[in-house]
Amino acid sequence: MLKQNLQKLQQHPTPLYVYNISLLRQTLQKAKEESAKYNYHVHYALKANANAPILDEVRALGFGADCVSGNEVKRAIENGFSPERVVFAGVGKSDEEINYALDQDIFCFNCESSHEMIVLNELAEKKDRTARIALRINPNVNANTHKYITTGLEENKFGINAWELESVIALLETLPNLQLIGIHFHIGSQITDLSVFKNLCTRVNEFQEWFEARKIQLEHINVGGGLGVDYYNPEQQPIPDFEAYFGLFNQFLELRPGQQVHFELGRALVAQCGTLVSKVLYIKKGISTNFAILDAGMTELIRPALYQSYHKIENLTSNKQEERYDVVGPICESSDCFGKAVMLPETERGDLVAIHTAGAYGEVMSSAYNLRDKAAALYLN
Ligand SMILES: Cc1ncc(COP(=O)(O)O)c(C=O)c1O
Ligand SMILES: N[C@@H](CCCC[NH3+])C(=O)O
Repeated sequence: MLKQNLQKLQQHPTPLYVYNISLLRQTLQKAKEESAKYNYHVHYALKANANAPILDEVRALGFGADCVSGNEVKRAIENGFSPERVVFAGVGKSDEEINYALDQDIFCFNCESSHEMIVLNELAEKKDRTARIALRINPNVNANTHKYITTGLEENKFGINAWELESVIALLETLPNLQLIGIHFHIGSQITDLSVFKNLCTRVNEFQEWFEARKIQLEHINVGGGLGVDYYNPEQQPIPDFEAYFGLFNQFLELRPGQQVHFELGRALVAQCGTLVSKVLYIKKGISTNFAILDAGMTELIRPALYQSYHKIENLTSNKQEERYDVVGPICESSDCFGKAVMLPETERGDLVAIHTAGAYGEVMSSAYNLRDKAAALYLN
């Protein structure tokens, strides 16, 4: 796709985020199709990418929005998502953010602590409103992913631990402006081992029994997001296996009559449609490999520096014999490195390099460190 559009790319200043909208549509369509088999509700996690043209596609297919800040709630609503399809999680919701979401009458606050519940109740009372809530429970399930993106272990800051639930339920009885409608889980991100989700289902089933024993009815079960993508083979597997993913929940979740199941997918929906395109500025000799110094750095894509994550790198403009390069950016940090000992066709100043699978947690995590300009975005059909 990128090589076919080389002329167009060469007319644009770099670094440049390029989005393949037809791949995005196919991915969304497949997720929709597979989730619809079981009447599942999918909320797109805006944190992965909140660009308006991406949100337009997501909304057009009827997904809801999963938000983690007041500004994300605002972005979703301003983009046309119905407040009835907006959920709001996060361990540190500010009063301003809560008030905004209350005014919008969003579908559900995913509450992460008893303290937050007390504050939410107070703020809702002042507005003479009732806030619908789901308890975000920390199920203590290992997501087998990078430790920085694991969220469902007791040592993590997220959610309410199982041993707190009894007191949280007692507290809830004293908070008349909160209406408990469900439970929520999210155990981590970039999960490629599907058995992890089976373990999550087992835990959800146990929590369901716990609530049932206390005669508490739950209409909504939200199992979060986390489905991973193939960073190593973006071309061979551009669309994640949604059939297996949703099928697994259908097989292992034990639901009560009338219960609705919700998902919050981010990465799986948008990662593969985005590529960071950068120009080679300099080639410099190192002791064991040459450095290919790009005009993009960790300010445009922080994932390799932050999680030592792999992104496939491709030289779009050279067909020469392969050589080994450390592919680095211009930022004054040694961690500003996209890949070490990467085999690329002989690379020279002016070549265009693609850093693949950058549609999720790429542009949205960019920073202005070193007073960098923000990279532009190009949407290709
Ligand atoms: C509460 C919550 N929901 C959904 C997501 C989306 O995760 P992912 O992009 O891995 O699907 C996240 C991020 O990990 C999250 O924290
Ligand atoms: N930003 C992370 C994912 C974090 C997901 C949000 N809890 C990444 O790039 O992989």
